[in-house]
Amino acid sequence: MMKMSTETFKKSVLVAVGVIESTDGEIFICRRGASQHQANKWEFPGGKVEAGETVAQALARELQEEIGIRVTDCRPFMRIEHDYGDKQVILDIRKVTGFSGEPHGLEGQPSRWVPIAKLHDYDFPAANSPIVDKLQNKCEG
Ligand SMILES: Nc1nc2c([nH]c(=O)n2[C@H]2C[C@H](O)[C@@H](COP(=O)(O)OP(=O)(O)OP(=O)(O)O)O2)c(=O)[nH]1
Ligand SMILES: [Mg+2]
Repeated sequence: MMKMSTETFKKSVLVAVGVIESTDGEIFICRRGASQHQANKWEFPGGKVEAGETVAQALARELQEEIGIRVTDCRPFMRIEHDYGDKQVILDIRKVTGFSGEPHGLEGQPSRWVPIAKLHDYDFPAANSPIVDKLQNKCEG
């Protein structure tokens, strides 16, 4: 019989992630805090989906709380499952295609607009590689 450790049933955290693109093709990124999981890495803003929320609702709430924008339109971009060992995440990434307000770090986090071609200069969590790849391929194609 197969031996299963409790690790096998480690619970995943569902995370709503927003790729926000400006009209001139730049992407808005933030830096995670020193005491957060994946500390000091750059990220696309977002956060955990709470009980009773849809991913779209969670994304709208997180982007309001973290960077002060109101999402008016978003569409599915990709979904990534990643096991960090200490934490297993499911990133549900949405392309934010409409928003009002000007994004800025409301929680003291550094943030900036970055051209798609320069995204690889930033240290993102390991799970994010396929996001950057997809954005850059689309750019070239
Ligand atoms: N927001 C975001 N999270 C990411 C990205 N890539 C990645 O692996 N993650 C991981 C890091 C965390 O384990 C998890 C997101 O959780 P979080 O800590 O930001 O959640 P939250 O905003 O609800 O924050 P908190 O209340 O727990 O502080 O997803 C990304 O690009 N953006
Ligand atoms: Mg967050």
